[in-house]
Amino acid sequence: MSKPPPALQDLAAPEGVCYGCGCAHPSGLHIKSHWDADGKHVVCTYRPPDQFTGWPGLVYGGFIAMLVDCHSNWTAMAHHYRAEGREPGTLPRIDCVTGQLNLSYRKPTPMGVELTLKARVEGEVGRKSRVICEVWAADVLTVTADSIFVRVDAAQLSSQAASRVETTA
Ligand SMILES: CCCCCCCC/C=C\CCCCCCCC(=O)SCCNC(=O)CCNC(=O)[C@H](O)C(C)(C)COP(=O)(O)OP(=O)(O)OC[C@H]1O[C@@H](n2cnc3c(N)ncnc32)[C@H](O)[C@@H]1OP(=O)(O)O
Repeated sequence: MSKPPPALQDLAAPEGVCYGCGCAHPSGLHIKSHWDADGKHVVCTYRPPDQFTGWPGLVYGGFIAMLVDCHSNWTAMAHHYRAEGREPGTLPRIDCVTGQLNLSYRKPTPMGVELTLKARVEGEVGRKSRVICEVWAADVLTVTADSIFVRVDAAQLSSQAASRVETTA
């Protein structure tokens, strides 16, 4: 079988340490996002491990929010690269953070099933992107999300956060 193409995370942030999507996190989820063949959506498949059960037999909702958060953020970043006519992995890097994460849990999401997340950018204003994400368990749409991601200078954001911690310590 042929090797799958590298994911957006592998291309654009192989050193990433995010718990959900960081390639270099030692024990994180390592989710992988790819442009779909239709060129309009970004997709991710993931089978939640047993410890992320919520209600018996069902996936813990907060865990689904983690998957949606990272995958939607990568959808926003992929969209920015494309809008600039650049491949993910080219410099300068593009980084976004979550501004708002809004999930609607429409049907129970069963454990023991591979989930498919399918996301797209629905609108962009300045640095803000609205990302719509669907979570499918086989052919059942269990969760929809309508969230906002804001483009940032990641180095500046990290140093601001660090200086706030120092001044409040
Ligand atoms: C050291 C270098 C780095 C190394 C990197 C290694 C590799 C890493 C690679 C890959 C990582 C991928 C990781 C994925 C992680 C998953 C996602 C997360 O967990 S992210 C964490 C949770 N989110 C936050 O902590 C944001 C906290 N918020 C903020 O810091 C600020 O509010 C921020 C940056 C979002 C905006 O602040 P402003 O000062 O830059 O800009 P302003 O002027 O306030 O906003 C710009 C526009 O955005 C709107 N906006 C701001 N915040 C909003 C919000 N919460 N909701 C909606 N709109 C918002 C504003 O209204 C404004 O819009 P108008 O231009 O007026 O139309």
